[in-house]
Amino acid sequence: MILTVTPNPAVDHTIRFDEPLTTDVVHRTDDAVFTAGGKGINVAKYTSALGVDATASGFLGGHFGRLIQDRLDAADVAADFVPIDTNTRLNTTVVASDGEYKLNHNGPHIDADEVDQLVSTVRANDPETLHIGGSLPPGMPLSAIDRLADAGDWRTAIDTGGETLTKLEADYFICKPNESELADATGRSVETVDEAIEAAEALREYGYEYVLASLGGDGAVLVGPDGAFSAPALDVEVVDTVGAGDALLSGFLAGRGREMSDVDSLRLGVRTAAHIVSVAGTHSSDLGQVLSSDVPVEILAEH
Ligand SMILES: Nc1ncnc2c1ncn2[C@@H]1O[C@H](COP(=O)(O)OP(=O)(O)OP(=O)(O)O)[C@@H](O)[C@H]1O
Ligand SMILES: O=P(O)(O)OC[C@@]1(O)O[C@H](CO)[C@@H](O)[C@@H]1O
Repeated sequence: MILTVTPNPAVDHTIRFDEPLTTDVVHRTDDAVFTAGGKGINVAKYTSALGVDATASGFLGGHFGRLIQDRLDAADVAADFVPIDTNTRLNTTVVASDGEYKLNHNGPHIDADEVDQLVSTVRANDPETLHIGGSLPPGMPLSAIDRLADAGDWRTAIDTGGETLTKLEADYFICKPNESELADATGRSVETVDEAIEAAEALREYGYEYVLASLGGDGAVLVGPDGAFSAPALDVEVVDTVGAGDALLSGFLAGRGREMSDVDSLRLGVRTAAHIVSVAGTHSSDLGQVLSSDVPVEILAEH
């Protein structure tokens, strides 16, 4: 079972305009979706849709917290959240003709007692794989991530931002930086696939068995005990990229959970990400179809 922890969940508001954004103008559109989000929640939605037993956890509160819980219930995604008194955040992605604008709120304050409750919730679920994803809400220290990773006998996947990846102290199964997070974490230039592989190899030294780096439209690289592999992205029509990195990691985790090889798990990750960038927001209702997809994903063994 995969338990995902989202310390800072969000309702994702994804709103689209056909024109570029300008100041002092009221832009209007009919095209807006609200989805249950935050990186761990996305991973629970996606891995469930890929046939893996998954439960979402973290902190939820207020109206937006209820909306997230309702959406997870409707999608049949198991959930075990620590309730908080303050309101879960709303994040907005504006997709306009001049690009994507990502506007994220810092989220509600979390106190030490709530962190203790989260550790107990994770222990009670006793997953095979723990996934911890997204930003830390104000008040939650980075050491809480190591505490969650070390609280039991599970392997931990982490996606908590570039600057945190070299500061964590526990041993981790996998981390999933994107290009800029990989550059931030290692202080290296990450402009090419070769540079991404070198940086991912350097990051592995900090205690990650695998580094799965997402490179946007340039695909992904996986560096692990059996070497380095790269996969180009699939050529799909991109609606928006909200949750694309979560989809890549979910496909990889679901593949490993289904006892696939590393490269086939990477292929499933790339197919899952291609599906998610081609739908609005993080809708996962049709995601199961990628399990039977025969769209080829070319994998290059790099070393
Ligand atoms: N333009 C694109 N075309 C096809 N696939 C894409 C495109 N952009 C992203 N992807 C797929 O999604 C994966 C993750 O993308 P990206 O590196 O943008 O993640 P991210 O920055 O973590 O995204 P987010 O934070 O929005 O979840 C890529 O490895 C790729 O497989
Ligand atoms: O502010 P954070 O926690 O870093 O990122 C949160 C977030 O932008 O990431 C997900 C996409 O990966 C969205 O569902 C969500 O709104």
